[in-house]
Amino acid sequence: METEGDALEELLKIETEIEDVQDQIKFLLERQEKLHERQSELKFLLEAYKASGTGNSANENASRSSSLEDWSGSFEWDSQADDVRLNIFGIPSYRQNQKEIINAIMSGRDVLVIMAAGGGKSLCYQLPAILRDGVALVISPLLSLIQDQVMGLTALGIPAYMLTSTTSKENEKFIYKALEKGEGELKILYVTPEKISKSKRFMSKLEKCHNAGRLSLISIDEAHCCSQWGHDFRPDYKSLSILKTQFSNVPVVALTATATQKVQYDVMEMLRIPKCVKFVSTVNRPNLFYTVRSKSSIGKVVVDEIAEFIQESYPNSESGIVYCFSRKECEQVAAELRERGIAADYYHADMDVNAREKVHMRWSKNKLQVIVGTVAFGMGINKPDVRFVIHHSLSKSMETYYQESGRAGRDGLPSECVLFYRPADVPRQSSMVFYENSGLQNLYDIVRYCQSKRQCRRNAFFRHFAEPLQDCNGMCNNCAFFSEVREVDVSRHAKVMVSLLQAMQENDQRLTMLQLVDKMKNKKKELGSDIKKEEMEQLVIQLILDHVFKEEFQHTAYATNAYVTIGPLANQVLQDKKIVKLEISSKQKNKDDSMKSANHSLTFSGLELKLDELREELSSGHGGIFPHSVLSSQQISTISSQKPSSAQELEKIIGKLKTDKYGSKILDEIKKYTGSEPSDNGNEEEGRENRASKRLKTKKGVVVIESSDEES
Ligand SMILES: Nc1ncnc2c1ncn2[C@@H]1O[C@H](COP(=O)(O)OP(=O)(O)OP(=O)(O)O)[C@@H](O)[C@H]1O
Ligand SMILES: [Mg+2]
Repeated sequence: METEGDALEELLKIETEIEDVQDQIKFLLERQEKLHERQSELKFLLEAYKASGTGNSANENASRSSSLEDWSGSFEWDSQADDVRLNIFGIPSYRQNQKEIINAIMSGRDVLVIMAAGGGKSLCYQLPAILRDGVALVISPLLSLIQDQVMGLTALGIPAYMLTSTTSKENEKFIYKALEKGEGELKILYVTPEKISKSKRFMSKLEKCHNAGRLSLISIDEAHCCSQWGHDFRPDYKSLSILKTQFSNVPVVALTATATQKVQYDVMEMLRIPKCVKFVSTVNRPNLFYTVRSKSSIGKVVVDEIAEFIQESYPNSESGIVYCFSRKECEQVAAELRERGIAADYYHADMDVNAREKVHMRWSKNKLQVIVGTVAFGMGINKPDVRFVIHHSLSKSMETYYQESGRAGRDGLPSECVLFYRPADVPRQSSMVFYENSGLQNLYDIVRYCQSKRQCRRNAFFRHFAEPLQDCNGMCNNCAFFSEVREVDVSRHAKVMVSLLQAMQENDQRLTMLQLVDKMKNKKKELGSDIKKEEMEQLVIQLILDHVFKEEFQHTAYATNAYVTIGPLANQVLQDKKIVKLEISSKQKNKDDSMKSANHSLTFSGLELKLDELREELSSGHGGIFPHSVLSSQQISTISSQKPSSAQELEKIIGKLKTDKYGSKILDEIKKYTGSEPSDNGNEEEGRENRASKRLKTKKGVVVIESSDEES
């Protein structure tokens, strides 16, 4: 006969089992959703393969136009476009897709451009803006971005203006007159989306401009801001749908660096450009070297390593960014870097706008080497020669990391992205993102990236953005170095850990990750072989990624705590149905530093240094424009390797406009340098890229940096 006690016991058991089943269902549903997402991405990818008819050439597919029209052929404006490109912009050749995009816009088509950060999207609309009659309207989300662009264009002698809260009455009058009556010279007008959504006056002037046939094109920069699914939704972008409705015959160009399929469709729908020609370039940034370094638990050691890295690799004050998790950490790290002799300052959302702008400006003008920022230091960073982006702790998703690290090397020259990872940073992030839609899933994706000591880091991006894999060319620490990684079976440790956590939970006790690792210390005897504390932390995270554990969160008055609890697949470990493996480096990580053994970026030397100084001097002499607006790093590199001796030769590199403006000083500098140069030092004077590739011969002997995307 069953007693009441028996029944109660069985009921409890069943209830626990139901909970367990529910957990498993939840996990399986989440998994199903992810698989569906990946399934549709892969289907899309296969269609793209089919459409291009080439089978499996990754490069061709990674750079595709949705239309069968040929935009790379000859057009009537070719020679005029080439002239403006070289002689005004000082750009010797087009990069991938630029020519085609320009041709599509010039043909009057609506265009959607997906091109990686620094790919050269601005030229795609600025050049047609100059070639077409009338005024081009550019919508851009941030004042600072607009200011940078207008300043750069003005330095090139292009009549560009902005209509924002900072515009003087005088300029406003000029702009309105130009729109309404076609008086005065105005080719490119920048506004923020609020102007379209909120200013009736502006819209009526624009209409007059259009009615007189003087609105040449509409460009919408950072177009992902249209979509709620994008990473930076701006409600004012919604109102931009009015533009195509009102000015249906004016070509609309939407540009962004990243957009998933979903976001692309959203943008096309919002902007009412369903028949646009779509140009999708690869997300690959072949000039970026990706590294994940294990992070010490001692704060000072981490800053020491960052400082050492910066001082050893970038002795000429080359620009960089250090991203930190919190505002407080930002201030602290900036102060500690300063103590170590690095010109660093912080940037976060708690500062007032002026203070932030001041820091940003000092950095843009190379008066400050490093900005230590939170995520608030984001869109709007236009500096092309950022040589390194260091993450003091991990980002919240692969997408965010791609964006943030992608601020390095926008000029196409070799640059480095270093992420300092330690498992204990995971709960800090997870307690911030767990309430966001897919927040934990997104975080765990980047945690997988960090935990992996074998997989190509670049491939992780291709997978994430559903793009065919491309060769890494040894440009990540996992591909470049033979690190001695052992895959160790830690199933026994996992089992002990699961039992321990289960026992605690049965006693209604909760454990954080660090508490759990601490408790494992007492189990040393039981385990026999020992694994280190850091590896134990790594194991907890691995078990969370494998759904053996899961994270749960509890709010207190001061913070949100993340606890580790039993997950849906815990029983599999207990029943020996799941093998748990851990990748363990056999070398001491701190000493193994890949970065000390080879430099993956480059620094100026010889004549380059002289030209770098000259551009600083010229920039302050020309109304305080940015040094990179005088000469880009790439131009400095080419000039140093070719050493032009006449204005004609220099013109071929930097175009007529810059030669007229700065040519004589540049040529003087070259003369001075070559005069003082010992005759056998030709080797030192190879172009930066040559030296870079040489330096980039890493332990596996793999070399890098393709410039194949440059069409000559
Ligand atoms: N064909 C080219 N050859 C050499 N340099 C180029 C070329 N096209 C553009 N650039 C340079 O590349 C840098 C980045 O260009 P741009 O600002 O247009 O990038 P972007 O695609 O808009 O990037 P982001 O998404 O970060 O805004 C600029 O310094 C620009 O002058
Ligand atoms: Mg841009």
